[in-house]
Amino acid sequence: MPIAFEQVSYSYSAPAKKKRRRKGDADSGGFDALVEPGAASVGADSASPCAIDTAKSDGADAPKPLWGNPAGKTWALCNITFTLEDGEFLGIAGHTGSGKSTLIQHMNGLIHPTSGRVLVDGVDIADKKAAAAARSNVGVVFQYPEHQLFAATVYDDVAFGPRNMGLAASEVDARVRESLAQVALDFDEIRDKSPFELSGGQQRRVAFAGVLAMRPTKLILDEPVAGLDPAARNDFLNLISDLHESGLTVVMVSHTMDDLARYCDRVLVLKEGSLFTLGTPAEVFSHASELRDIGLGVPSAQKLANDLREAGIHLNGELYDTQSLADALATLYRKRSSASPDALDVPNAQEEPRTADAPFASGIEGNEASCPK
Ligand SMILES: Nc1ncnc2c1ncn2[C@@H]1O[C@H](COP(=O)(O)OP(=O)(O)OP(=O)(O)O)[C@@H](O)[C@H]1O
Repeated sequence: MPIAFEQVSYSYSAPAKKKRRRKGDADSGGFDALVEPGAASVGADSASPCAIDTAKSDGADAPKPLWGNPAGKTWALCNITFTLEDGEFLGIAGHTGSGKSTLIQHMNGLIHPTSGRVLVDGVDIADKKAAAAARSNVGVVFQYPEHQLFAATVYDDVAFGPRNMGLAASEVDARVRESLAQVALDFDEIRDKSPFELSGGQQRRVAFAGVLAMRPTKLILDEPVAGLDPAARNDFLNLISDLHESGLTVVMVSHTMDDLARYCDRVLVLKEGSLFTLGTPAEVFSHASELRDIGLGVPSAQKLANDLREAGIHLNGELYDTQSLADALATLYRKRSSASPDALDVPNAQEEPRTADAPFASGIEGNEASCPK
């Protein structure tokens, strides 16, 4: 059940407006392009909706670039095209306000594109029924999910979703037990406790369990370890990794590049609402300076590996963590010292020339932005 974004743009000041279903419309679910009538400039140039907003230029002739909020800068997302594949672990990075939370809210139809489409399994989730189906398959865990706990007991909180689905009490019970086990909480010990007498980390696990009890096939996590201490962070990341290993597709928004490098199959980077780049962690993090220009770092071992390459130490273009970097340097040391005992005194940049980097932030099909630069 892949989720495909097709030229998705979103404006908080011109949210999608549902249109009446027309007979005979198939995969669009019967909806027109989702454009608010008031957003004249959007409709005026639907092929490049983010380029220019003359209607919001306060009457002045000069058009304003469009991105973000507040007024006059309208687009939170601009022309996003990519596909979330089944079973992958996708990381989402970007500076503050780049559109990460807005992007993930499109994945289960919580919000709909102002223009463009989101297809789940080929079906446009602008359609109400398709969005409802997507919602039962795609579990979203927002930042600080423990703030949304509300029931008198842990059991009732986790059971809320399954009960809402109209499931039989025995099925609800089975799901509560299973999902509490998935987040490593002891059912008998915790079931009758108030969520509010638990530690912050336990509360977050309960909130996670409530989403897992819906048995989603995809788990979308918005900064899932924000605010946790180092031990709890680690536990949580391992939990998320285990859920992925068990078959769930995972999307994780994070500001921590080490976490993205360690866990993700691919990383999508947003810049001012546009897709800046999308690739494996090795591909993305080999471009430290471009990332630095948009306010992002790279994992610390990778930064050192990039610096060493710049200094003429030949390292493969792979992704390094501390251990693998140490291993690679040790191998290089052994190789060179056995060839010539003096070879390591001065690194020789000419000896093994650095291969040219692949072009960066280009060639992402459908994302060549007609967007503001
Ligand atoms: N409810 C809203 N109404 C109007 N504008 C909004 C709303 N929510 C977000 N925005 C604007 O949309 C843009 C993208 O916001 P979003 O929250 O998606 O960014 P983000 O990358 O998740 O940020 P952060 O890293 O700070 O969580 C920002 O300019 C933000 O100010």
